[in-house]
Amino acid sequence: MTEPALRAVGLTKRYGRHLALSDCTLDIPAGRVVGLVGPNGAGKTTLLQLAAGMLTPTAGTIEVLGGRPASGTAQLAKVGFVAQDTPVYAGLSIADHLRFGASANPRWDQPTAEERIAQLGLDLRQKAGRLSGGQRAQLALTMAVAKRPELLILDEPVASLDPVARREFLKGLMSFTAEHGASVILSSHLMSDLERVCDYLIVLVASRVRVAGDVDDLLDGHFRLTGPRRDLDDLPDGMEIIEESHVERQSTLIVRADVPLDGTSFTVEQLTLEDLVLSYMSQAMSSRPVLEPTR
Ligand SMILES: Nc1ncnc2c1ncn2[C@@H]1O[C@H](COP(=O)(O)OP(=O)(O)OP(=O)(O)O)[C@@H](O)[C@H]1O
Repeated sequence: MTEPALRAVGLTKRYGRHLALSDCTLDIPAGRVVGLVGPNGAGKTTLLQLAAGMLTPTAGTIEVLGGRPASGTAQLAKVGFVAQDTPVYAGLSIADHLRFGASANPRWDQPTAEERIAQLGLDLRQKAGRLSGGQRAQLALTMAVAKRPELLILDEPVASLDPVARREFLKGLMSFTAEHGASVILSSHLMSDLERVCDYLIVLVASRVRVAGDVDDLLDGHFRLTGPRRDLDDLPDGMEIIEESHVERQSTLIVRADVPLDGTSFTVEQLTLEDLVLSYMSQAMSSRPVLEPTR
């Protein structure tokens, strides 16, 4: 049986009294492209760094491809990670980076690495410290992909890329997963990109997982209801109201429902993925930083 790409149970990370990630339970199947979304400060980087083994949990457990993150050479070789600030070695050339990658990674794919660098129009002799922010991100991504990981973890990988580079990168990501059956977890604020490439979604709000699942299942289970305010009490039980707004006589609800919604006086519409995410994220507007109670 294939191990899940990531399994977390009660995963919690606290900085002092500040909860960066709270009681996170996830079971992400392998072979998926997973989008991680949420407002600034929601805990996305924290979750990704826990998965990459760069942070240790305060409580709970996390397994990646069946192993403890960064728990040994074999585990490290299976996971590629690109941090938000895409660190590179400023004094080393691009060729030095690729040589380093080859020596550190048993499954290193030099032809792919060189081909990518050439496609980007970069010179192998160029020092990484002289690259633009977007070019540095491309080098870091090239290193991560050439490692041929089973799981690629990318923290806002496309944020500094221009639109064409972004499209090309996302295309490359999809063919990488298709060819190698690899899993990808990527965080982004760009919903249109996530809509294009992700088949699994996690929404983190105020340090908690608000919703996670297969994109198609999420779209099949969320609706916008519009109808007379006076009929709100007639709506079926078994719905979770994610967001609601009311004008004098009319109500609009975003709901999660696994019960039939026909037979009500409300108009029922499907949501786009962006609407769905925004309705969960709008709950964060009223939330404050999560502090543990003082004892
Ligand atoms: N080293 C740290 N020390 C103290 N607090 C931290 C530290 N790192 C993160 N935090 C806090 O933990 C919370 C989650 O941060 P995190 O970077 O995981 O959020 P994020 O969802 O990635 O945000 P963004 O979208 O802005 O990148 C934030 O409130 C942040 O201020």
